[in-house]
Amino acid sequence: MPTDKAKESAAIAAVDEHINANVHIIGIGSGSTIVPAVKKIAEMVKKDKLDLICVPTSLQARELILSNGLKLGSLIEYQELDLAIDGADEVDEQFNCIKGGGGCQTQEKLVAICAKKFIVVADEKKWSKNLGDQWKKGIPIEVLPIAYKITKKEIEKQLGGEVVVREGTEKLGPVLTDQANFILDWKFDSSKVSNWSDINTKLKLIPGVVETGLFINMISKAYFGNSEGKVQVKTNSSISS
Ligand SMILES: O=C(CO)[C@H](O)[C@H](O)COP(=O)(O)O
Repeated sequence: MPTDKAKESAAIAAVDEHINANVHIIGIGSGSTIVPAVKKIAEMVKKDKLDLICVPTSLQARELILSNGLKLGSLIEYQELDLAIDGADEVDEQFNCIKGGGGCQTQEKLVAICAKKFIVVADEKKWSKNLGDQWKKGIPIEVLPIAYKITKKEIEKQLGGEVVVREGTEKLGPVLTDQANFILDWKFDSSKVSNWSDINTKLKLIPGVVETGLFINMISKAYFGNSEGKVQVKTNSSISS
């Protein structure tokens, strides 16, 4: 599949550049693009005998670390990571990012905030001028189950648009996150947003919100692959590497 090739090329380029003997504790993201990244990390660890501990952002990431024979750590043991590598649903020209398409944004943000460098890998369709140009499924927001109706109403009242409770496909009812919370997807006219940080702050102040899928200017470097295997690297000059 062309998209698989695009994701794989981005993942391998990022791992090649960032994994070396000076890196000891890393965060491992969630999704499909992280899969070839972890495979490549495991090859390098074996070949170069690297001493590396991997901190997961989800149960999927945990299983990926273990099935590739890598050493597992956690945020309870490690709060300072050399880097974190993760996928994204969309990244804009200001290096703001939407995550949580797979429902893991809370742990992903915790890992990202602990990392000296937050590296994103994706196919080229995820790069856009303004968030929402490409990703039409809404901003993922993790909420406490007890609050989901109140939080949904409050987001719509304060910020407009429509909030949808994310439902399972193989199970009836809301999707549960790794923290056993619910996810709301907030759809609204994002074309008028000029300050995503402000939107994120407003969302976070609404009772019941655990975490949002808006990652504001956290990315140090982003790798976007295309179907021919070419990779574009975008460096965020506002974050020193
Ligand atoms: O944020 C995420 C999960 O919550 C993923 O990193 C994001 O959805 C990208 O996934 P993929 O690599 O499959 O495109």
